[in-house]
Amino acid sequence: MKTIIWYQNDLRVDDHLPLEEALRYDDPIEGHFFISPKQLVENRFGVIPLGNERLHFLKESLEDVAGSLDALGIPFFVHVGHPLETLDPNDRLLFQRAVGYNERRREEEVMKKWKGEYETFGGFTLFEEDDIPFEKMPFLFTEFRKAVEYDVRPRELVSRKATAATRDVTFPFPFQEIEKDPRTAFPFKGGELAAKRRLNDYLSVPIRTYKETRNGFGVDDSTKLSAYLANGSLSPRRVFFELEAHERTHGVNESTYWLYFELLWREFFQWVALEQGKRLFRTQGIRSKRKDWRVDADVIEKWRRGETGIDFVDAFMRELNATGWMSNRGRQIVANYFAKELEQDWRYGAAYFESKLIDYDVASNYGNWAYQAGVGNDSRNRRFNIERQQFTYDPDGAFRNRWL
Ligand SMILES: Cc1cc2nc3c(=O)[nH]c(=O)nc-3n(C[C@H](O)[C@H](O)[C@H](O)COP(=O)(O)OP(=O)(O)OC[C@H]3O[C@@H](n4cnc5c(N)ncnc54)[C@H](O)[C@@H]3O)c2cc1C
Repeated sequence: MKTIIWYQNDLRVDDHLPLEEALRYDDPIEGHFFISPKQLVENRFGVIPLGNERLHFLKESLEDVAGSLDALGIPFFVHVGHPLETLDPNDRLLFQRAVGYNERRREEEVMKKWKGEYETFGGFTLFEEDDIPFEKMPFLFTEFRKAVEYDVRPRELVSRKATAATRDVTFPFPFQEIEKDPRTAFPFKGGELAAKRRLNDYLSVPIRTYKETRNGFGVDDSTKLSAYLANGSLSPRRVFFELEAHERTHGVNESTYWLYFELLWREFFQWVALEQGKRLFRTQGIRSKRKDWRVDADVIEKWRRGETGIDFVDAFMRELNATGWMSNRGRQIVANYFAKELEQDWRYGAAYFESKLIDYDVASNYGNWAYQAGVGNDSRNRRFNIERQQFTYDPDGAFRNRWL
């Protein structure tokens, strides 16, 4: 019998409970990762979910974890298909649970048909289900935050060092190499090593002024940890405990608290997605708010290309198209514009982000999009004044000049 670690959004060896469990047995261990074929073909929103920038970042993340597993004598395989087509259901199966509705459904299919032992683990979220103090998730972030921020603590870390070696991973489909756009605000590689380096660098100096810079568009204006958290190259617990260690040495300030505050936004959307399941993707959202959304192919295409004629929106969209990255401020502005000004079905915008963002995360993306569209976890109907946004966040036009 073998022990199989089914890797999903947990591409690391540090703080990885399935790996630690696998190492307790004497049986040979293998790591497997599956890309669903649906991720590689155009969907009903006219996009390929796993777009090229995402694939590129994913490949780097896979090569990194493959190298670390290799050093432990564990072979790692990447497939396109369903796990049950490849894995032997008589083996022992260990995996970290995902959050997305489709991913959970795939897990349930596997568990139902599995004949051998299997065990599942947490680790994608900061807190564990048993530690969350609600029967029903609060509708508003503030209620969630107040109940957890000082009263719930992440479980302890299980530390393990990644190696510097990588191992080539070849995708069993044509894959186009890309060059990084020198203007990118995300100049980093994928993988656990790059993630740890970024975390250490950010916590060395930029963190001290995070609260003031976080709405900016430059490399160090925000942490850029989202892509590593999304692929699981970094565990949210690791970020939490490193931040706490930083605070012990250098002191707490508003900025260090604010990073925790933002991690709680991530956490909030994860638990909302887990609770809402399929409802997260409905046009009427989790609030069942009916609206006559439009679907104008031409309007949507112009927004995607960054050709709406609204400079600030166009600059952000061109940044996304060229790099697979956009700042949080940019995401809020272009999503709000898409839903509130263009009145297009918000799911077309969300699906476009899904195909492009290297940090795509199902709960954060669909949760934030629904929030901006007025069908998510927000009781107000916010409409951005783009001119005011431009004046506040890009007063000298430097960002627009970079991308237009
Ligand atoms: C329309 C829209 C779509 C989004 N799609 C995604 C997505 O697919 N994946 C994703 O990770 N984030 C998404 N976000 C949230 C946010 O924009 C990114 O997490 C953030 O810009 C990442 O940059 P950073 O790591 O430098 O963030 P920082 O400002 O450094 O924040 C630290 C961490 O906190 C978390 N965080 C911060 N803001 C949010 C937020 N609003 N929601 C959830 N988590 C947050 C992230 O994990 C982030 O890495 C989206 C936001 C909007 C408005």
